[in-house]
Amino acid sequence: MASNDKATITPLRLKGPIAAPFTPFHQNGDINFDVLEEYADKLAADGVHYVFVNGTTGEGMSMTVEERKALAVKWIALGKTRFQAVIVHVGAANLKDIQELGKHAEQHGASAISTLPPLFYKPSNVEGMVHFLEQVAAAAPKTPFFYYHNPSMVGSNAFSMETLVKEIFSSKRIPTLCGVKYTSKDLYEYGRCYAKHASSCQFMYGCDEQLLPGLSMGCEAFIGSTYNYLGRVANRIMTAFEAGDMPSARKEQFRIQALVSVLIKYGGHTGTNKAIMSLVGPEMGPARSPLHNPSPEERELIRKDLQAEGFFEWIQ
Ligand SMILES: CC(=O)N[C@@H]([C@@H](O)[C@H](O)[C@H](O)CO)[C@@H](O)CC(=O)C(=O)O
Repeated sequence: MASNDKATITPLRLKGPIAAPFTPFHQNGDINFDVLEEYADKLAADGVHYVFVNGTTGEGMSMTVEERKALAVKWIALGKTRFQAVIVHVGAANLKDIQELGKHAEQHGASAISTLPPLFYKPSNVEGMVHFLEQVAAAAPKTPFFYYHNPSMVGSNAFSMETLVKEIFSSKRIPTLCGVKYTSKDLYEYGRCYAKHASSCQFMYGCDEQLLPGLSMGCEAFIGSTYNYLGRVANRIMTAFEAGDMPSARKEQFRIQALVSVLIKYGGHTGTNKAIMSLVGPEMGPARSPLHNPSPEERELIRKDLQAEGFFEWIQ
């Protein structure tokens, strides 16, 4: 956990799978808080020791500030006896909301905060981005901070990640900065960043279908949607990789890839992913508009495809 003194803040170093929890909704679109305890118990039982809440998978961008605060408080409370860290994603459409969420997360004892880059108005150069991140981090001055790189959802910046990472880690202008959540398949770029800055930055990897290549490039902690139900598979990949047992590591990685193929076949993204989670339990309900939700008939086809792959055996 973070120290209470800005001058001596302890960087958060994580190891293993970090689930990006779905946000369960009732059919009327309200958050279903009632299933969260069972959900948290399931993650902990699968050896998932960290959560990253209100992110892409959690539909943070589809929720109001008040809903996000309520969820953060609930996950932090659940985490006290189950998780080693609860990271709260605070990225939003405007800086005021981001700062309000960051301050709130710190007040309620989040282990770390994280933000996406600006979603609509983009900084024209790296200085604009660093200034933005400084202001976000300053709202939670006692809490470790992670930059959230996710170009497939947010689009590209006017400068490379290598340039941004060099600027933010070399300049030390953001005292609480301790890492990057790196959700991109570009492992060349990941390697370029890691090679120069791994001693001061934790690069958490966010492409579950490429976890094993990510581990080979140095990642120790990895955040993903599929670790909500494949936490045991992810742990087995890490264990086999560390033991040098590449055939076993590959076998487990291919399972995640088979799962992701089913996810893509039925539309990809969170509506389909929630349907998969609901097969394992607890029920996640629908994703919020505009995301697609599979019909009951599609849900049955998803179940059959997963069964044919052996999914229900791997998750044990
Ligand atoms: C773009 C995206 O949503 N990526 C997912 C992955 O877990 C992704 O679902 C998985 O690799 C399958 O493609 C995570 O990185 C997202 C995440 O951690 C989050 O919810 O913030």
